[in-house]
Amino acid sequence: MTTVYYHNDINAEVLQNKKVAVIGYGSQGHAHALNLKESGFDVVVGLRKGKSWDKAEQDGVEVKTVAEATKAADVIMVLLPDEYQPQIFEEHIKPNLEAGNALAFAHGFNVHFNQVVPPSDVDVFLVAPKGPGHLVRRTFEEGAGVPALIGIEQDPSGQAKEVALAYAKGIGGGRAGVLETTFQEETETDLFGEQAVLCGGLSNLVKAGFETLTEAGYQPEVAYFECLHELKLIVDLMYEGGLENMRYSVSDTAQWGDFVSGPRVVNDETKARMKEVLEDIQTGKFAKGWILENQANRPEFEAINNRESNSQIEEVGRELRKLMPFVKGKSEKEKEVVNNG
Ligand SMILES: NC(=O)C1=CN([C@@H]2O[C@H](COP(=O)(O)OP(=O)(O)OC[C@H]3O[C@@H](n4cnc5c(N)ncnc54)[C@H](OP(=O)(O)O)[C@@H]3O)[C@@H](O)[C@H]2O)C=CC1
Ligand SMILES: CC[C@](O)(C(C)=O)C(=O)O
Ligand SMILES: [Mg+2]
Ligand SMILES: [Mg+2]
Repeated sequence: MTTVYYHNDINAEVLQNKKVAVIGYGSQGHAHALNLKESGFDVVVGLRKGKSWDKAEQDGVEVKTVAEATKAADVIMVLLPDEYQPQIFEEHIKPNLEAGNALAFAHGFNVHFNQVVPPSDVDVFLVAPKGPGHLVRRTFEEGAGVPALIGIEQDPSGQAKEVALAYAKGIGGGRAGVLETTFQEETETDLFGEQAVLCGGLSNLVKAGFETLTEAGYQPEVAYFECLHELKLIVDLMYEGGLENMRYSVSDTAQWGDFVSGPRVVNDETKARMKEVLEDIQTGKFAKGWILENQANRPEFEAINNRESNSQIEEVGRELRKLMPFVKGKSEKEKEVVNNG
């Protein structure tokens, strides 16, 4: 079995006398900056003037421009959207890096696909939490953490791994486990996971189930509860004890249905499509398409996003959640709308 580093295995002293710049204050950025600060590290956030700048200041974090924060820091963690990183790196980060600095990422996309090419005299490492940023923050506040991967791309100082582990500990990763990987493995598995299973696979499975029921004449509200709302309750059981814990808790009728009907829906054909998805990631075809989509100002991204927001399952869900006080107000999107007026 691979080595898993936990909180008490990691000596974080190497970061004690260093300044960490967290560039970006979005989903991951706010979580890294606040968790590191509360773990006792010296943090500055790098931003442009605007929404995130105001939020970071309200949260009591030191904020500077990207260039100034880079210049002031020893470790620079880039938590900008992947698609904007190459340009901001060239214009504001690279000119302010010094030999001996460490440049860090939470996802290997730009380094692995050569969109960001760091100078050879800086350390380059990855601390990639295996979970959404808002949960990196929420679990930390609850005294827990989200597992994280570390990976080393360049190590002129000879200290990159020690610093990466200390950083991972600082954001709470050590409470759940830190594993070593490479930029290639993190990039390819992360893209595959989000496309085939966690985001793309799951949202399409949910929609297909909802549509199958509503097209057969069942009430949309019943279909929503069955195919979307209850998913969290089932996934919680898997999270806590694997598939066997979920199967222990559901009825034997559900478990038999899982065994005999599950493979009728997700089967060798699905796996063949998954292999195609993986191949497009490995060959760089997916990355090329995403880079071109951004260069064209994201026409397809915006069109699909609008269509999805207005779909029946989303409209039904919005109405139903209003009647569930324990769900209402939990969504990170809703909180952002409330906080920004
Ligand atoms: N989302 C997640 O949970 C995960 C993300 N990652 C990785 O983490 C990285 C960050 O992703 P994520 O947290 O989702 O990003 P977000 O989109 O949530 O955050 C973007 C942040 O970047 C700032 N920003 C955007 N453009 C500029 C600019 N030109 N100059 C200065 N600041 C700018 C935004 O500020 P403003 O308000 O001014 O726009 C905002 O604070 C990516 O590499 C991603 O792959 C890895 C694991 C999970
Ligand atoms: C699953 C999506 C993710 O990879 C993540 C939260 O880990 C992302 O890029 O946001
Ligand atoms: Mg991920
Ligand atoms: Mg990802």
